[in-house]
Amino acid sequence: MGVSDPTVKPTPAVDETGEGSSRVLQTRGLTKHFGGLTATDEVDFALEEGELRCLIGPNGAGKSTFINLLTGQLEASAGSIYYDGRDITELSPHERVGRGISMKFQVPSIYEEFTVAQNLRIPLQQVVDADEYGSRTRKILERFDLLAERETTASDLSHGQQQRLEIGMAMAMEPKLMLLDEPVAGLSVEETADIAELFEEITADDGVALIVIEHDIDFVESIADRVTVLDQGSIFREGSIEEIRADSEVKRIYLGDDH
Ligand SMILES: Nc1ncnc2c1ncn2[C@@H]1O[C@H](COP(=O)(O)OP(=O)(O)OP(=O)(O)O)[C@@H](O)[C@H]1O
Repeated sequence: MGVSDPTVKPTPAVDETGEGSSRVLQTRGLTKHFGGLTATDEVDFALEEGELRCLIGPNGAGKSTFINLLTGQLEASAGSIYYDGRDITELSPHERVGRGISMKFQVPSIYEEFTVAQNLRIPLQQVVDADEYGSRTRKILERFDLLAERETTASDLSHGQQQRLEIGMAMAMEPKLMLLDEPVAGLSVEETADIAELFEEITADDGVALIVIEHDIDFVESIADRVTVLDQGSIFREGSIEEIRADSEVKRIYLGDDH
């Protein structure tokens, strides 16, 4: 019974994200095959409440595949995903969103022709009654520094404001875990610093755990509690940014001479 057989599920592990645990997410033996290619290879990954973890690794390391397994966009070939006290491996993407896993994609998912307030209404409709839209919208606008842009059409916002709106939309769902794919790509230095500050607030004040796929190692250094390095679908290293930066093997596979 080879471990590479995609039809074989490993022995179910004990859920370590249940009541009394500070762990929000735990994967066990999480595996994804695309035909003969193993994009995610028996990954055991754990995340604490309110933790900010950066996921780095060379192109094709399996970062996006891993995130898509967590959101349910991809179905696991083997292994389990435990989140907030239950096994969510078989849940649909929609059910996972309902349980507080939200995703911010690299490609903006705001509606450019809608106003800021109209955009916020889209996620709010899914979680609160209509009579609460006004107060909840205002709270999010204040929090994400978009109050003056309430009636602005999203296409007229700066890139940084659009990023904040998107994160605000994700936060409207009251997530416990937010997944972000290169959130500062294309942003200015000031906008990047704003986002880093927002992440700090979201994790520290709201206790939301973040997994951020990031190529910019300096940005990683400015935000991450811990870093996971993926390579060829497996966890290659895990540690503080200082440990990861000092690791010659990580340098060899990923960071290269220009970092
Ligand atoms: N839908 C798919 N069908 C077949 N192969 C896929 C699919 N999605 C990803 N792969 C392959 O799986 C491997 C991991 O890809 P993935 O996109 O997860 O890597 P990544 O670390 O996110 O890379 P990048 O940094 O370039 O975005 C790659 O070899 C890729 O070609």
